[in-house]
Amino acid sequence: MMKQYDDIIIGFGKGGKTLAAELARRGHKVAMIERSDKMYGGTCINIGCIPTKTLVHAAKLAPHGVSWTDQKNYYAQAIRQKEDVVSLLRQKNYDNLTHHPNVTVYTGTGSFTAPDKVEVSLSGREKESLQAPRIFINTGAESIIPPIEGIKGNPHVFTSTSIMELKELPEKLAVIGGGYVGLEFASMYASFGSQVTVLEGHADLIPREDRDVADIVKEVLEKKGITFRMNAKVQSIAGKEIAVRDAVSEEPFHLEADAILLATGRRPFTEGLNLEAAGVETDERGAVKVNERLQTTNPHVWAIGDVKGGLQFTYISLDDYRIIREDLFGDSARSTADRDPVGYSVFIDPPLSRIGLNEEEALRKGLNVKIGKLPVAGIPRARTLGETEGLFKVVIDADTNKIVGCTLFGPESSEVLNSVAIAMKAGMDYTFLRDFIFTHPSMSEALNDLMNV
Ligand SMILES: Cc1cc2nc3c(=O)[nH]c(=O)nc-3n(C[C@H](O)[C@H](O)[C@H](O)COP(=O)(O)OP(=O)(O)OC[C@H]3O[C@@H](n4cnc5c(N)ncnc54)[C@H](O)[C@@H]3O)c2cc1C
Ligand SMILES: NC(=O)c1ccc[n+]([C@@H]2O[C@H](COP(=O)([O-])OP(=O)(O)OC[C@H]3O[C@@H](n4cnc5c(N)ncnc54)[C@H](O)[C@@H]3O)[C@@H](O)[C@H]2O)c1
Repeated sequence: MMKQYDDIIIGFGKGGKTLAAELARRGHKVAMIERSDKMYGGTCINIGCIPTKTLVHAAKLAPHGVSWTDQKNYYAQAIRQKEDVVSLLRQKNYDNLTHHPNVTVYTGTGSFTAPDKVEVSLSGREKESLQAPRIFINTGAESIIPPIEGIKGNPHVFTSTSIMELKELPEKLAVIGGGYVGLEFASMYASFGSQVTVLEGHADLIPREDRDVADIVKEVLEKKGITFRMNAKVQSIAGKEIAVRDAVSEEPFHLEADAILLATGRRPFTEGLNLEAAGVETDERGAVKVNERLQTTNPHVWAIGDVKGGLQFTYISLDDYRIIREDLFGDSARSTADRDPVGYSVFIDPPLSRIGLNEEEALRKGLNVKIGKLPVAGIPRARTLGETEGLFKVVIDADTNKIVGCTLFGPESSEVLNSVAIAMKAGMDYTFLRDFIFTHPSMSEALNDLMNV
């Protein structure tokens, strides 16, 4: 029998679960469909931000100069702690929705059968048919598995999800891909005590950043013991052996690793959704096509988060929820068009955080720029923390006095960046931060000096 709802949400991601609670609070009858009982709360809680940042923190505190057995024991304990944090949050996320009388959580895979109908395949052969005038797709993204021979069935090859289940610290770790996931895991495992090699296919590390910043990041990570092989084209993997070719010199080389992490990107996940039945189109990258208010090509179906392509961050999924909330219940003033600039942090040690344009991008745009640079070693708080590596850099439009971009590589940069973001969003001149009264000693107070250009 067809079950009627006001709203169906497919996927328990950040935006979807927040929207479910909001709709339920407003008296809507909501169905939330999640395909896995290990994924209530979505990627961030279970296999993304929260477990990685729990491990990044534990890695920072890892003992050094101790035996390999002690390092392994410490790592195993960190994995257990991570599991505790994740299961607590997963349960909390589940309870938050199931405790609401207006929400029904279905644990099964959702698939469209018509523009307003979704079938849920529950465990076993059971199915439920649901119908609603509004449907929201929040199915996230999946790891891209590169077409390299020897990956399938190889117990030494991992994705970011499966490596966090690995209970034994790998002595040697090879990371294929030097993006967000690659660098965060490389930095974390190096801190736990693994010997890490990053194999990056591109000629430059973090190509989106200014070269002066990228060079310092590379130098700091190399000091941690990480080896970088750029232009690295992995040819095949056999057990622990990786056959690589240098794309420039054409030289082949081999590498042995106890664990091999695939960190070659994530793409929108729409498998099994049967989008055609709903008239929902995808683009050439497989992302669900949306307009500025996140409506798909079917105006009664919306897409939220990673599944719609673009920036893959939890806070983007959350902001997608705000756009939809305002569209359904507010003045529809919010849209994806007024979102920029959006900041980000890569949680290496120390973290790398950035918002807006970098120097190279600003120059390419023909802006007349003033550049402020501050070595982290010159910041009193960095001294008290004993973490003096890194560089802060700001790009100011000399004609308007506005901050057009800021890159912070140093301790607590993921926090400090938010102050810069607020100043930028509020349209303040750079002098606002130059003359702002910050607490002392704090990393934020370095913005006084950074902006003193
Ligand atoms: C290792 C890692 C670290 C990260 N670290 C950060 C970070 O520090 N900060 C940050 O902001 N972002 C980080 N991200 C990115 C962030 O996790 C994602 O951008 C965010 O979680 C995406 O959320 P979402 O709302 O799109 O959906 P998701 O949270 O991905 O939820 C989608 C859900 O849909 C379910 N689903 C899929 N198909 C179906 C179906 N047909 N039927 C039913 N259910 C289905 C999935 O099981 C999943 O639970 C990280 C990602 C990874 C992989
Ligand atoms: N701190 C955070 O906010 C955070 C942390 C982790 C992940 N994420 C999100 O997850 C997404 C996915 O991260 P990711 O690091 O997997 O993707 P990414 O796109 O950031 O990086 C992938 C890297 O792999 C390289 N690559 C691709 N194919 C390769 C191959 N065959 N051999 C060698 N190198 C290859 C690319 O050149 C690129 O540098 C990110 O876009 C990000 O939004 C965010």
